[in-house]
Amino acid sequence: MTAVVVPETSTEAIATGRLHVSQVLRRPVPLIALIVILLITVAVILAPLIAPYDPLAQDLDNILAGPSAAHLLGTDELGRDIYSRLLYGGQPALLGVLVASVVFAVFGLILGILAGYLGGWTDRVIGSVLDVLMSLPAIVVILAVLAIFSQSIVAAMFVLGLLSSANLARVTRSMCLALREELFVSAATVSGIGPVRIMFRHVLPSLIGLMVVQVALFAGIALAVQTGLGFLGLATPPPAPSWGGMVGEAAQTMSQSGFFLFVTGAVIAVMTLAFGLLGDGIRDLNADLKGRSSGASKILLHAADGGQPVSPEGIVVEVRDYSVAFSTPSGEKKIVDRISFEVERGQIFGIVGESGSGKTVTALSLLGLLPQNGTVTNGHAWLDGQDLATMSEKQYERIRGKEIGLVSQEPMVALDPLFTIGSQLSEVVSRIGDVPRREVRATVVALLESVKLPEPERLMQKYPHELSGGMVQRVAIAMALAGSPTLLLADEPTTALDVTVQAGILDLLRELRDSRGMTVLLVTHDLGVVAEICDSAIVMSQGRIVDSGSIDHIFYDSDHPYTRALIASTPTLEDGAA
Ligand SMILES: Nc1ncnc2c1ncn2[C@@H]1O[C@H](COP(=O)(O)OP(=O)(O)OP(=O)(O)O)[C@@H](O)[C@H]1O
Repeated sequence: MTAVVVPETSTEAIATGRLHVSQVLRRPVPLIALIVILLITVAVILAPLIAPYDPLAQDLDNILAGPSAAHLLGTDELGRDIYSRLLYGGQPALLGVLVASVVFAVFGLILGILAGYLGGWTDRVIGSVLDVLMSLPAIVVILAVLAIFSQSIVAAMFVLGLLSSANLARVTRSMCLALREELFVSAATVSGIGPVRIMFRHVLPSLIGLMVVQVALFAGIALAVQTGLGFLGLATPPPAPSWGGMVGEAAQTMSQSGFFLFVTGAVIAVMTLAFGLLGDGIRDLNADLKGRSSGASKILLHAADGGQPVSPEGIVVEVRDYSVAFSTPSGEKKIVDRISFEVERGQIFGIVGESGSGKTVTALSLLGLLPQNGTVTNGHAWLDGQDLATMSEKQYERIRGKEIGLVSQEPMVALDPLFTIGSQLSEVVSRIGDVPRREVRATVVALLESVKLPEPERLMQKYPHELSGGMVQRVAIAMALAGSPTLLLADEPTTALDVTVQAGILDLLRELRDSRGMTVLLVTHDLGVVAEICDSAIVMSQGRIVDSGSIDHIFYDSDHPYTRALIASTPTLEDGAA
């Protein structure tokens, strides 16, 4: 056997910010904001090279002049070139923002991680320090620092970063408390990995997304505070230029030249806005990524000898010697144990078994959606000849929704309560279905009609909570059909519904199979459902297949005691009548 490691933890992908170009282009605002920040920063750094004038050079014959070829942004009350002063004035401003942001990030993260991860007395001591930091009146402390350190903006911004880091530390601490409970952290501890390594290797990467957002938002605040101090004449003593100081000067001459105030205020406003939009945008991108890749599996595959599908024509899914295990604090737990089965194209194939038999884990692993601590430890699973067991997260992203659709037991979790049915389906249709913009609406209507929902146009205006359970499940099925998948994976699709609605959903699945030639893999604990709709099935118990075959075989020929017991425990109409 060959050991193949496919490293692909989604949290790391998020943390390290590995984004697809398409994801960035779909949300261009943070990218534009970043470009604006970089352009202004580079211009400010290059001030000695690109500024046309000495920022202190006066021309008293040419005061408060408007923009001209000689002075791009005009001149101030002493005839100094505003463009050159803005470039030089940005240096203390951006240096201050840099100092404040670095102090904010470093102290916030370190204090938060130590408190959240180590807990105990460390948490209590750090908690007290944070309480003190948060209770200090920031502006008074900053004024004192400016007085002591002869108006040093660096010292003032250091203190601002330190005092504000208490907020970041609190957020980081709460995240760490949650992360500490994650099984992958427990598993690392059980494997003998020390706390420092766990913090840097497992905890810190998960916090980077949060930190980038917080730092970007804080940078905007730091810039506003710094320009406020400059405006009050408390930082960067004149005549040296500073953005805040220039706003102060412009305000005094506002009645003679509104343009001077406009242009200095505009630069500060654009920069502050860009920091805010960058932070918000990264938060949205992060949320997108998490949503898309939550729970992606880390696959350690011991490939079986001769890893090639041997599927005869007409076999869509072939699973061979397939095992899944979870790492838990008490060691590795084998959940699926060397199962093998084949599903023919156009079949409705049941995976049935009692609770905890490993049905859902089997289904989720085929979708690459195992929990963090889950691993495919053996075997192969082919979908139309593609080996799912060796797929990277990127490859999975290409087939999820397009080649495999998922309908879950809890349809509500597939839908966002904040958006209408129409907007959610439209998003999925344009993203997965590759449908041109002008055809999206018609495609959504057609999808809703195909799952037998009446008045699709009206339904599109509604929110999930306005629909019944059966309707929500139909919407979830419509969503799963958006990419016209080859295989529809339905995990207990009727369990949460009442009996009459269940029958309707089963009829719908059968009709969809007939009309679309789709293959359905149905996970259920209910043999009644299997009898009603499936062509063949496997019966699972404790992670193994104990029986398999056509429905007739399972119900009439099987003499396996587990199958017989399952059949005996399935309620019948006669039972209900008794
Ligand atoms: N992240 C996990 N870590 C450890 N064990 C897990 C994890 N997820 C599931 N299990 C265990 O795997 C076993 C199989 O779970 P699975 O969800 O596949 O059962 P099931 O047959 O679908 O039953 P049910 O219908 O009750 O979900 C259970 O014993 C469950 O406790």
